[in-house]
Amino acid sequence: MVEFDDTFRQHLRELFVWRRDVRRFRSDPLPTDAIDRLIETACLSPSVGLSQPWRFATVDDAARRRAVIDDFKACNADALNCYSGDRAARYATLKLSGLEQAPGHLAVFADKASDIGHGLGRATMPETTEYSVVAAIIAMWLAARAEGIGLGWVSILNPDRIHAILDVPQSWKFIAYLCIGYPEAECDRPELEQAKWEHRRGADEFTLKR
Ligand SMILES: Cc1cc2c(cc1C)N(C[C@H](O)[C@H](O)[C@H](O)COP(=O)(O)O)c1[nH]c(=O)[nH]c(=O)c1N2
Repeated sequence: MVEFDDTFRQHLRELFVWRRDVRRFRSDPLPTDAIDRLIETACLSPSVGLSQPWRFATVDDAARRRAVIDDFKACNADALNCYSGDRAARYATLKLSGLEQAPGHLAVFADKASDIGHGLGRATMPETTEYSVVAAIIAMWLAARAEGIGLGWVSILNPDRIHAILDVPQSWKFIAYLCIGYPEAECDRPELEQAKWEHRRGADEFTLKR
């Protein structure tokens, strides 16, 4: 039996505190097997009915990367238009993706048509397929940080466009586009907090006692 001691628990807590959404990457490349190892770790995640609905597409093709970046720019310009006044001015200063610098690009999908798991747990809550994929992404995020690799989640994208750019199977639903690389800096506070966009709140704000 594997036991985890206080030192491990302390380190695990530090891992949670120091995991960041990274948008600023150094240009040095990742080890060739880094993304494969992260995917392997992600596959250890819980999934509804053990369906393992996560699907990954590594994106190395320059033209596809360029198309994703163009889509981000268009979506981000639309997003800016949804704000006005001070909020718009602040939004315009935010860096919301590291797509241009990140050495690794990884798109993550949920396969809505897979028979793996035989439908267990999904009849009343089909969205548990997507929840399972998010669980895998979080595992990957933490595993990356544990080896000094930063990961940034980009959702300011048009899912249909991403689907077309990457030419993946129809049954794959787009969940996340991940930028992966070594971070320029480490911090124990979210970048959006440093930019005074929002601040992290404590658990008591989100908990009802019943
Ligand atoms: C589902 C989802 C989608 C996104 C994000 C996260 C998640 C969970 N985040 C990252 C988000 O801004 C970040 O997690 C919070 O600001 C908290 O910061 P830390 O992750 O603790 O550094 C994110 N960040 C960003 O710059 N551009 C984006 O498009 C997104 N999209």
